[in-house]
Amino acid sequence: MASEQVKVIGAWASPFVMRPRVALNLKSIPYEFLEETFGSKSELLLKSNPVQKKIPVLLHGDKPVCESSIIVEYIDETWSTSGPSLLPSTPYDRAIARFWASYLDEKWFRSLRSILKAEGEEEKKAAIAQVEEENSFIEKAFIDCSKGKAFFNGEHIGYLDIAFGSFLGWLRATELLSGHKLVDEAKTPSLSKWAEQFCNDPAVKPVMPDTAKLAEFAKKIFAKPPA
Ligand SMILES: N[C@@H](CCC(=O)N[C@@H](CS)C(=O)NCC(=O)O)C(=O)O
Repeated sequence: MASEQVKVIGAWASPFVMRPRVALNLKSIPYEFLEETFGSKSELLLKSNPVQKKIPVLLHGDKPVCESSIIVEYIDETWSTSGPSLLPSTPYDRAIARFWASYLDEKWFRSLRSILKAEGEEEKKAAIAQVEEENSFIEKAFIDCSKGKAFFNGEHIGYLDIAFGSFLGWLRATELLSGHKLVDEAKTPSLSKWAEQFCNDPAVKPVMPDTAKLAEFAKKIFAKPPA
């Protein structure tokens, strides 16, 4: 079962798609990347994720697995003896990691996008302040989870590192477009160091989107239609 062919249906700019790719790289599992065309959905995607019709989808043999965080857990369980464990070893630490991953998806990423969608300087300032407040919670979570090590998961990149790290491309693109640093040495020193180490990891580097290219893409998708 673990030896069946692995494919990921996705797109280069999607932070959610980065998650299974980083997890597979960490476990040294070869996979084929099936790039969707922006603005359309392939037959294979519609057949593999007929309910949500969203990327990413992991195909393991002919079995689809959907939802990025669920895919990361599936990868960790299926290839439990390859590479580092992605989930923490205790039930409590796993619960905490899942809490923060859910907070990032449900709250933090929406706040980040509000900066790009803001109309006018006042709205933009408020959106930036919101993200900075949320970053201070995440900085504290990092200090608690990492227990003095380099990553949320300890010595190695794990589930929560992947959940947050996959948003770093969008964070940097938002910083570029807004002209405002959101994670840096002065505001969130631990996150700033963590982000650098995450991005330099060989499992991450090849799939981390280029900031300038992502900023151009973000401009296109957040462009307001002419009045
Ligand atoms: N909760 C999902 C979110 C996935 C998601 O929003 N994917 C976007 C691309 S970044 C998508 O497929 N959007 C197409 C659509 O909503 O129709 C996950 O974690 O996998």
